[in-house]
Amino acid sequence: MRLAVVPGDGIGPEVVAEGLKVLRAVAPDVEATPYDLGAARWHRTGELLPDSVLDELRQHDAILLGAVGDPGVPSGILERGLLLKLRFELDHHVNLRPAKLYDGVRSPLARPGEIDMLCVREGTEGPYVGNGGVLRRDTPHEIATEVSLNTAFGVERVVRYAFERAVARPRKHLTLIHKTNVLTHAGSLWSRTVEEVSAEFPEVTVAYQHVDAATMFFITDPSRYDVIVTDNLFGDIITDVAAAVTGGIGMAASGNLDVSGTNPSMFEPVHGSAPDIAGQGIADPTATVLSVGLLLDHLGRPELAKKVNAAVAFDLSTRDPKATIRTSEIGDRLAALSG
Ligand SMILES: NC(=O)C1=CN([C@@H]2O[C@H](COP(=O)(O)OP(=O)(O)OC[C@H]3O[C@@H](n4cnc5c(N)ncnc54)[C@H](O)[C@@H]3O)[C@@H](O)[C@H]2O)C=CC1
Ligand SMILES: CC(C)CC(=O)C(=O)O
Ligand SMILES: [Mg+2]
Repeated sequence: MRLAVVPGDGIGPEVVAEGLKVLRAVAPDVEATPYDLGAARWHRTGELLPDSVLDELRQHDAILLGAVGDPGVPSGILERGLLLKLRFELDHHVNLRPAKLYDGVRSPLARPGEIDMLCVREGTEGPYVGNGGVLRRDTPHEIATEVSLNTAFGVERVVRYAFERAVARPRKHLTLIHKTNVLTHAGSLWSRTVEEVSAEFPEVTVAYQHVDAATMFFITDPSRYDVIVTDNLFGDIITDVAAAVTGGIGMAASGNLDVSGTNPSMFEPVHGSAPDIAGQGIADPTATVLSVGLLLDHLGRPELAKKVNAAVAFDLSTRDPKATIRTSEIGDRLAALSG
């Protein structure tokens, strides 16, 4: 397995080191090539993601990424110029984000077993495409736009993927989350697409919720969700809420998938570079390890993914919730349990 590794910034390198530890324990054949991308390279050279590096990344089976973002770099430079560029250039149109409450993990309201959802977030469109601009900058009459792009092609492929995932799960239930009562143009495209594709999946029951109500139900009644399909911005926001009710952002995994298989898919924790705790060795690497599980599943090695997920489930069921997290200790434990 040829793996490109982009540790990135802040806690990224800390959690990626543990993810690799676990990956090597279950898949000794992994050939990992590190790529120095992120704040340090930008400071040194002004580069974010040179074309030559992008070409090299394309030659791998998958990418494991930590996080990007640094307080010493203006906001958006790394996020847009590196992370979103990777997702867009590699056509990562499905951003897959499971959220499950494991035994032994404390949630503000729910009990273990009550939350097991899979968020299918669109990854290459919506308000993240950079379609906008600024007029009359730095005047009292400044105007800033950030236009959401939604194409029939892009919406259809992510909705179809969500139905395929839903039909393969026991509950076979899909919820579209949007804001169709206000964002009527994009909302209509999403609603019509869900309705059209649903005809091919008669076993799947379909629900709809406005995103504001959905954030409330994530807290008060998360068990109602099975598979969720939503746009890029709503998916970004609701998956942080889902993380909070399933034990915290340090446990939330994700995969950025090019479902067609043309480009390598990229796996990363949902969280960012967490500058407030970087360098202290206290970041929870569980999200990265679970992302390694998604990576193995995606590369057709489900038996190895099961080992990783079982190790995490066991570790979480036996963790002392009051003990301070030590990043490398958790990685050591998960590697030993997986191998
Ligand atoms: N995929 C990516 O690379 C992402 C990058 N970012 C970037 O990261 C930087 C920080 O963003 P924030 O909004 O603060 O989000 P964040 O996810 O980095 O941190 C939010 C809070 O969660 C905590 N946290 C995050 N990961 C944790 C872990 N593994 N273990 C324990 N605690 C953890 C942090 O300490 C912080 O208090 C920004 O530059 C942002 O743009 C944010 C989200 C995703
Ligand atoms: C920094 C953003 C571009 C990414 C993000 O917050 C996410 O994908 O969850
Ligand atoms: Mg986010």
